[in-house]
Amino acid sequence: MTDRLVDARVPRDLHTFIAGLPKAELHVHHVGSASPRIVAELAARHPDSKVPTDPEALVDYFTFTDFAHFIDVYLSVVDLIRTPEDVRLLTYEVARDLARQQVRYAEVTITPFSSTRRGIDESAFMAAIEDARKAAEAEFGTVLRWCFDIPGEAGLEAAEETVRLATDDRVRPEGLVSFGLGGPEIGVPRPQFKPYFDRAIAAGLHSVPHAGETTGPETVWDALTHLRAERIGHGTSSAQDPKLLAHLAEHRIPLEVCPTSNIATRAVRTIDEHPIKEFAKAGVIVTINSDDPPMFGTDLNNEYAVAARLLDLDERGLADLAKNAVDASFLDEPGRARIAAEIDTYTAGRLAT
Ligand SMILES: O=C(O)c1cccc(C(=O)CC[C@H]2O[C@@H](n3cnc4c(=O)[nH]cnc43)[C@H](O)[C@@H]2O)c1
Ligand SMILES: [Zn+2]
Repeated sequence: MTDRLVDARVPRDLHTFIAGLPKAELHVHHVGSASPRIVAELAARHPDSKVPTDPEALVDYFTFTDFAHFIDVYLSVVDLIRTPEDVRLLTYEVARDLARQQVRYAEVTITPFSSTRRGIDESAFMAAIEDARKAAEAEFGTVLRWCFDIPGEAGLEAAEETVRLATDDRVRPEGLVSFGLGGPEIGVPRPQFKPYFDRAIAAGLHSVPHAGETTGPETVWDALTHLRAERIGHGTSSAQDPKLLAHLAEHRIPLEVCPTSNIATRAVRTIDEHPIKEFAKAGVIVTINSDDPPMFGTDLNNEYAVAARLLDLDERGLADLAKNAVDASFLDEPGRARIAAEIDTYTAGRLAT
């Protein structure tokens, strides 16, 4: 835990509890998880890039005026990933950062279209992520699974390429469990992606689109109705629609809440105005996630600390929050039971001291 990430309004012993709590991360982007050290290393490998090589300068570079600016910067980091070795390095280091935070299981959102369109061979790309996934499980004990997302703004060509890579048995990676939709929402209606989600779902993948991050609750309804969403990425604007909150609660559709991300992209004005409390009050299943942690100056532990403050949680409340993510994950039942038991044992041990 770096001091920069310690919220002084949360008691230090709660930070310590969170740091050791076994966790699952359900909403974290592959490229968006590149640590300043990895971004600097990739920028040094590819010196024609405009991305700073100095980790200190990255703090300014990762300060966003709005969501569109965030996506511009995000794509400049995507441009640094040019070879299968870059992909392998990034993936392995992302797993190491997750393992350090006691993340036992993570579903990492990958945008394969962005890499294949930049010339990385698709088989080499899949081999690189799979090699890193297996190494991470063996060396760190962190289980990784993949969500392939369509970068919606890149259009139906991107949707077609993404669903092909996700469903063709000759290329789809073993670790793939879900299918998503990311990027800007404004001007990118969700219903147009229905045929691609239908194909992904028919191939056994779970539907987890972003919705209601930068547009209103109607986008969340579209994701539920047309894309058959099983979880919603962000879903922030759901708070504006009581019927939607009731629907999410009744149908047990979890929200992948990423509080600091919403502030960094200016989707929500201040952290105290974040609607997480309204979600919890309405009985919606809340999971806590980090989205693009180094770009937003956060990590998963800090997101749990933010949630503890906003939801007024003690150790048991935090353990329940961690179990929400385990239950909402696409890990098999024995795997979910194992992590849930680990959370219980850890919590009982900490409360007994
Ligand atoms: O790769 C391209 O060439 C390309 C062309 C046009 C548009 C795009 C994108 O819009 C890529 C978006 C990219 O952003 C990722 N991401 C990361 N964090 C978030 C988030 O909080 N909300 C939405 N999207 C996010 C997403 O996974 C895409 O990879 C790309
Ligand atoms: Zn996201």
